[in-house]
Amino acid sequence: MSDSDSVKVAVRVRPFNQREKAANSKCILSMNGSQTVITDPATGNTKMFGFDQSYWSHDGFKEDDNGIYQGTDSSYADQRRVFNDLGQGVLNNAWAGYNAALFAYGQTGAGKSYSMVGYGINRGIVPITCDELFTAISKNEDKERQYQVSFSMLEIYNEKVRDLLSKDSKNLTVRQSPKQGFYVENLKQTPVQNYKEIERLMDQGTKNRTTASTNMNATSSRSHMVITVRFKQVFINASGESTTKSSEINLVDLAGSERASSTGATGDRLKEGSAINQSLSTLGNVISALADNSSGKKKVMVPYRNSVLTKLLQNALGGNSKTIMIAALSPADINYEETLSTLRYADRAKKIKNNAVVNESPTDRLIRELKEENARLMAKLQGQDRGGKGRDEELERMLQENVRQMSDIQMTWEKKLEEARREWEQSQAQVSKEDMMIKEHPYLQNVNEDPYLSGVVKHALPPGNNYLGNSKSETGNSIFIRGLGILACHVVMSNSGTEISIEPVSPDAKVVINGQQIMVKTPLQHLDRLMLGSNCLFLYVGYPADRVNQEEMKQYSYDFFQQELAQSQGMTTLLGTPRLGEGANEAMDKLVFQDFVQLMPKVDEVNAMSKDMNKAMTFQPIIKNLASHDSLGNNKEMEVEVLVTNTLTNQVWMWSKAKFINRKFLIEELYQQYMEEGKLDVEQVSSGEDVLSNIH
Ligand SMILES: Nc1ncnc2c1ncn2[C@@H]1O[C@H](COP(=O)(O)OP(=O)(O)OP(=O)(O)O)[C@@H](O)[C@H]1O
Repeated sequence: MSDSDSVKVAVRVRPFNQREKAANSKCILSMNGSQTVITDPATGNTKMFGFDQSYWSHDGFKEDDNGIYQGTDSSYADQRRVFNDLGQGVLNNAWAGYNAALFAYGQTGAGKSYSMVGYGINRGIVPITCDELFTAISKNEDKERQYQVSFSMLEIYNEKVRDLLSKDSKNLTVRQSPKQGFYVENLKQTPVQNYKEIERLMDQGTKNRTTASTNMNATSSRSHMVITVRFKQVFINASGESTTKSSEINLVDLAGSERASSTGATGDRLKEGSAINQSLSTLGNVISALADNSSGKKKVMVPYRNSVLTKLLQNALGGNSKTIMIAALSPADINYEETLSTLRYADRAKKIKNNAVVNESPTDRLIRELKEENARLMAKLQGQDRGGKGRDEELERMLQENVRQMSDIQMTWEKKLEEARREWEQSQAQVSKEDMMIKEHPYLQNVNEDPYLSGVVKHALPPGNNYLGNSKSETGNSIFIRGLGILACHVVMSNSGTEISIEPVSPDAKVVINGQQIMVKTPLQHLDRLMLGSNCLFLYVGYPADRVNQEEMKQYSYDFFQQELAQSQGMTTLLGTPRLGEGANEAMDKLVFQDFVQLMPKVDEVNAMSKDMNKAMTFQPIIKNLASHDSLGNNKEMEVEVLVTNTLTNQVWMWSKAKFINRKFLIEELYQQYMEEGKLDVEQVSSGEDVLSNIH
């Protein structure tokens, strides 16, 4: 059975965030039924788009006593409504044996994770879908049917694939097989029996993602996360023959889209070469090609092979899958260009036609086909042996994969569950031990730029000396943290049983408390903010007796940390204290302040990378006046820029904010290569690709 249908597209607008509120942002979006209208704040011109769904989640709601966002107005779309419209369809398709895919697109902070995974009790589509799947399974009393659900979670960063459920941080390889298409070799697929197990796996994956992002000095918003739920129904007839109906559900939280569009406006051509961007820009090209093909305008080649993401999503885009895209939108005028580009992207995606088929076949046939394939591969390899040319590695690998699949089908589901249970018990024991330590002792809690990854990693500080550093081999280290500027042994945190102090282990170990760098042993207070090295942020949570008010902790977000750091660098005096009634001017000050606050940690990171790679380059954020002061002395127009200095030649350059962000991607890539290989690629450097040497 085959079913040709278009990709379903929904858009959703979120509330203003703190930054947008502080800048007195105006809402530039309105929705009416399935239509979305965007207004250009500069001209007042409007553009209208029609989608399968337009979700208004900007206002018209309140937080109830349990923390659930409840609509106070019927126009408000809550998490349940989004699930009912989109997630339920995914589930229905999975039951029918179709592959399904749902991916979230949009600029960083536009609400992709909120819609896909959700925050706390406001669960998003992925958890609700998984929960509902098991609820439906438990209600189904058909004795002739066996259900098999497995779960995998991976991350694509810089064209490399990492298994988020594996302790091993090795990169995995994407392979292609004639039957399966593209797949990730050795990706862990954990069998699951209930929703709780999925929840635990998602927690584990999120924790791994958080640690990996600081280790690689990469913000999670630059990576794509792919969750795959495989749902198999095995029907056994009266004579004992079985038929398998299977569905692969891909749930994809894409990297922030701004890298693919707006910063390109600076004409910084180096940007295009960045691998960090490759998957997302190829996704755009694949969508455009598919849209052109299905509109019959022209026939073009679809460039699936140009990126890891599009290889893995080949089925979801124009193939055997029922696919939904949700585009997350920021309501704020300052994001007009980005939001318009997201709407255009979503508009193109609507045109893609898929051809989903029910994946159903007798289990015996699956095994017979694999056996036939096995015999064919063996014969080929033997032919090569006889020819004396040596075995083709690719053929050999295909044979191994074939054997693996065969044993996977033949291994009973009970045995797979048993294996998974053993692993679960082991990790559960570890989790309980960590939870106990956190309950009894003071601890450090991570703070991440991506709110979804904040508060995920916790390090307990039991009585005695706790050494923290980036080297596992340093015998003294009990807490292992990696990140820019973290030394092999960085600090010692001493817990006397009633008091905790922190002390840098060497003068090079950067330790900042509540915005102030410290050089000597300093006592810590409950909820102090710590920055270790250039970008490792932690909230210190004191002894159990200090933790009376759990709500207090919420205010110490990433933005809070950065504002505190900016203020300690004299930012408020730099801008002047806004006076009441200044209106637009006050908002302008705030906007520049926000820009500065956003840029500052990024500049710190680039400085640290430059230092590590022994580059004589320093970077400094500055505020540039574009126009003179008015008669009252108010700053009329200001902009944040980055001053770049070559400390050997004393040459200086000014980079715009967009140019700096562009270049930072490339510097990160260079740094990652440096960290992995311990050196820089000489060819790349001499060909002028090295952005730190080739500055202009
Ligand atoms: N519909 C919504 N209702 C209420 N709050 C929302 C909504 N959508 C997003 N938010 C809030 O906006 C912030 C940013 O959202 P989110 O983390 O989902 O963005 P993102 O697009 O996933 O960003 P990133 O690319 O960094 O992962 C979060 O604090 C989230 O709670």
